Amino acid sequence: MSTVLDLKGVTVRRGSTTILDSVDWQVNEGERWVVLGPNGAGKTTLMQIVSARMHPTSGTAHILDETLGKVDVFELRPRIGLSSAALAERIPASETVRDVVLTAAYGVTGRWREEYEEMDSSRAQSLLAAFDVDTLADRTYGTLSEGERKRVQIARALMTDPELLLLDEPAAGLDLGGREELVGALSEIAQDAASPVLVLVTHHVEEIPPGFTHLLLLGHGTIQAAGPLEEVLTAENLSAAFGVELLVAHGGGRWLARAARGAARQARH
Ligand SMILES: Nc1ncnc2c1ncn2[C@@H]1O[C@H](COP(=O)(O)OP(=O)(O)OP(=O)(O)O)[C@@H](O)[C@H]1O
Repeated sequence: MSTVLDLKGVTVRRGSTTILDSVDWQVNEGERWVVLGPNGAGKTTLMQIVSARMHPTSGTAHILDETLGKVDVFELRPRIGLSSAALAERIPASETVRDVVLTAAYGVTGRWREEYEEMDSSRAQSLLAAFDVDTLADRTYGTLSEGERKRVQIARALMTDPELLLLDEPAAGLDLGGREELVGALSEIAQDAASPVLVLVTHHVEEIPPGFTHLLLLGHGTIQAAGPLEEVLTAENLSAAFGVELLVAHGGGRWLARAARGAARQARH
């Protein structure tokens, strides 16, 4: 099994703040990881490192058999699909949905005078269809609902046929229906053996799609626990990471978490 990500002692400091502290993390071919942790734990910073958009202050990051600091990041980045709030903000509201996906082939947002091949156009169209937004292809991005935008962003992240797909909080801001549709779509990707290695960042265990295999629990810049999902996603580990006593339930491939004290109060009534 080949290693897709291998982080050793990755530390990120800004001034006197240590954002990531000696993170060791290995991700192998075929795995589907969830990165879970509270606000400010360092999840987005970790995604910045593994998407080759930030260098660690110390430690080493091997990504797709390349080493950060020794590789031309402009050659490495197209091999990594990234969907994040920061990238989404750069998509022009006036861009057509089709072009939002198509322009990823050149790593740009906003179509100018690039020439696209028929193969690119048909790939963009089939990705839009895979996320059930192909009927919106001629609409402008600014007119889409938040749920539709999220699905277009993920289609865009897949446009370059990446070897690694990073999804930073894809369900943030979605209503219940939108979240469930997205979880369903991500579950299909996770269960498709042809999909790239996946890393999904979230705050909520309810957003973990069936088919994800591993979990990294991050708290205050350090790894609290990492490994196979069912071994790591325990009430004890989750309570330690979020600093609140939590109960965890698992059924039908999905996860639930709630405060232990609230549950105890309910049980008394
Ligand atoms: N350039 C910076 N200078 C100083 N502190 C920073 C910088 N960038 C991030 N931080 C801090 O590092 C911590 C981790 O930030 P990060 O965005 O990685 O966390 P996160 O787990 O993604 O949080 P959230 O779940 O709220 O999105 C936060 O406390 C943040 O304020």
